Amino acid sequence: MAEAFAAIPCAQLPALLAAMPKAELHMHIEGSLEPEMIFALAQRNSVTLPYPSVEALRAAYAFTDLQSFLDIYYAGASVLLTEQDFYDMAWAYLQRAAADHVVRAELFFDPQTHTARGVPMQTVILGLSRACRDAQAQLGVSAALILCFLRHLSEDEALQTLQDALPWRDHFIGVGLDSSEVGHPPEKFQRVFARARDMGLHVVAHAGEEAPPEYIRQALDLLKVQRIDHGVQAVRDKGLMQRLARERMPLTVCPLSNQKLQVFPDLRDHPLKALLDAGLCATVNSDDPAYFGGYVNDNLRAMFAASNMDARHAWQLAANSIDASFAPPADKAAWRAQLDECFTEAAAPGAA
Ligand SMILES: Nc1ncnc2[nH]cnc12
Ligand SMILES: [Zn+2]
Repeated sequence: MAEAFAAIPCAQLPALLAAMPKAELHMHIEGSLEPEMIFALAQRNSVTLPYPSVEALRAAYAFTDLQSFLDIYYAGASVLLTEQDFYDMAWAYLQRAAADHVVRAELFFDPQTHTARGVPMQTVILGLSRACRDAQAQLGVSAALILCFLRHLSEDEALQTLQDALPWRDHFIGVGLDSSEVGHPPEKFQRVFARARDMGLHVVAHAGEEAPPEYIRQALDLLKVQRIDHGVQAVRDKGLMQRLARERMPLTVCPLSNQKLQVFPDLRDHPLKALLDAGLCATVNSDDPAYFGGYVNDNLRAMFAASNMDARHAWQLAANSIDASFAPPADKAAWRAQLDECFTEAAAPGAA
């Protein structure tokens, strides 16, 4: 691929970023609820919102940190009541993903946000799962679910949530850890992650979004995760950077999220290029696209506009995302071949 990279002019990069096949590995499906859909579902379900209009809600999306976002995000999710609501939300996202040439989407969902309001686990999982099935059949997008534990709640509650989800074990492929990070270190969840691993579930965790590199080390050593979600605070620890590169541990980085939550308020200061150049398996993702100003291609476009990354970085990001996914190996091989074809064609149009 080396000659192909050199032959691709910078002007062609935006089109290539949009068209290249990619996996999205870090997106919270509740974070894909656009304000218009929040209002439509509120009306359908007779839920009263603390905002008078779509515009007023959107105007409240001025976040100072992770917690200021989470408060609004959990309020937005309160309109989800029926299986059809969960289906509609996921289907809307999956259509957007298909338009962005996402070939594989691994969707986080937060069951505790819903069961605490009296929505049955079955309603949540079956609605989301049906949308994933339809995405494969109708959009050609491979989609899977990852059940996240809310880290501001106790480990006992996480254990109970895993237990409650077991009748639908075949509908999700793994577990994750999200919500308020600082003060809720990975070590708090060692038993529930051990149980999930014993069940053959994949394991991932948010670590090093706002909290120090020690949280990333704990996620690796105590939770034995297969991917780190965010992980950007690793740039503060040279030894950890070397370890993440050596172990090819995937980091699911979310640039617009980091910008909106003031982790890196200016994308020109974002460490994505540094992570890639240091040999880390970084990927680009949207986190909560309805809240942070864009879907996965918007994240790629913004990041490349703010840095001097080139075609090699673009290819590497897409290749990393496919390699780091939990899709079957045969699917991953097919997508990697499509990716190389895409770049070869960009370098020498019509030559293939
Ligand atoms: N960026 C984020 N960090 C932690 N928890 C989340 N839940 C939704 N988005 C999140
Ligand atoms: Zn996240």
